[in-house]
Amino acid sequence: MSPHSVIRSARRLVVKVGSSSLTGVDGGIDVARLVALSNALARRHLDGTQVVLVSSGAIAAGLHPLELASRPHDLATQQAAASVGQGALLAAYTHAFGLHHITVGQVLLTADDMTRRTHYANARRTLDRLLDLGVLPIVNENDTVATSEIRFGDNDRLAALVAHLIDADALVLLSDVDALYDAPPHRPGARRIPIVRGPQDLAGVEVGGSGSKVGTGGMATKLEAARIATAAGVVTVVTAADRVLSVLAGEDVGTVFLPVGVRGRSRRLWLEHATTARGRLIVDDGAVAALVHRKKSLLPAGITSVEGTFHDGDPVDVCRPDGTPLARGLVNYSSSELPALLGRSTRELARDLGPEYEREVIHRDDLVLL
Ligand SMILES: Nc1ncnc2c1ncn2[C@@H]1O[C@H](COP(=O)(O)OP(=O)(O)O)[C@@H](O)[C@H]1O
Ligand SMILES: N[C@@H](CCC(=O)OP(=O)(O)O)C(=O)O
Repeated sequence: MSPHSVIRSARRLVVKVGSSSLTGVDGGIDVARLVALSNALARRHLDGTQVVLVSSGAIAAGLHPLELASRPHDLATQQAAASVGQGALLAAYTHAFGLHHITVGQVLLTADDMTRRTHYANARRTLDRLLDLGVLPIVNENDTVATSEIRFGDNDRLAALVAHLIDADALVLLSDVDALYDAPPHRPGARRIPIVRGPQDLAGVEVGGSGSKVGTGGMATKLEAARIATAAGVVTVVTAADRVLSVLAGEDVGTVFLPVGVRGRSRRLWLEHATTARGRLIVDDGAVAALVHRKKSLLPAGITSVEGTFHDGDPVDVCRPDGTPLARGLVNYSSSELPALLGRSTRELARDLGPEYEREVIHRDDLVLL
């Protein structure tokens, strides 16, 4: 099967559209482009494919009602614009898909939803249920509540994580550029890269930032998204929004990234890619060996120092004695509790402080080696 035909035959598909493909010259939402995209996705949905749309554009849609000339730089104004714009965006999609008698559902996610076990399971259940009910979910980052530390900021990575979360067959990233080029596309002589089989095909490729006033990540975040999705076994295509019909038909457009990993719904991939560590635990050589070679959980006895401020359940990096990160995991203690426990055995801690102190600092199931 050709890599593009995977898109044609996919039964579960995540399609992400960037702000730059939904906005007109004035920076506001271009309804004609939104409707054209919705028509293409509606056709596919009505053919029986489960489609999830990850749509940017909330901030762009909020510019005009708030009389802002361009995308604001400060987080509070971005959040205010997203608050106004997300409603308008969903209203436009509800209308556009409604013309095809398709019901849409809004799903707003934060980075925390990608890491905490209960949130992750909850997000997955909701998306599965929406799809079972024949709804077309429309996902965006929950911009109005995300703080700068826990923000995704771009929807490319979010789309890759959603593709992994729902075990999609393919991920399509729609932008204002028709493919990945070996240099920023406005550069004379820049050439389209039709297929990426692995990291070796990206050697020497030069990526720049966003070419539009409203987009955020440029090509770099799309490559990162492709890396996450393909590591989870999901075929990924980058192309322009106006090629959506061609890409869904399996035509050779854009850049296709072949899977390098196996399919599966492992939460650990999320841990690695979706989280920002809130602190660092420096461990001794014995703990390094236990984590790397014996696949053990991290216990207080092997930790030599604690850095940062974090709560029970937060992501932290586990670092070697020289400070280089070794693993990322969800910690079972806060940064105020941990220092008193360092270097002590769990048996001793349970005896002196109570049975709840027998728990590991990071359980193996909540740990991924970097
Ligand atoms: N090597 C490259 N190949 C293709 N596009 C590139 C490259 N380097 C930078 N870009 C820019 O990335 C832009 C797409 O990113 P962005 O504006 O963030 O889109 P979106 O809003 O769709 O996420 C393109 O318009 C292009 O100018
Ligand atoms: N959540 C933001 C998306 C951020 C953004 O601009 O992303 P993108 O256009 O995909 O680079 C919004 O809806 O405005």
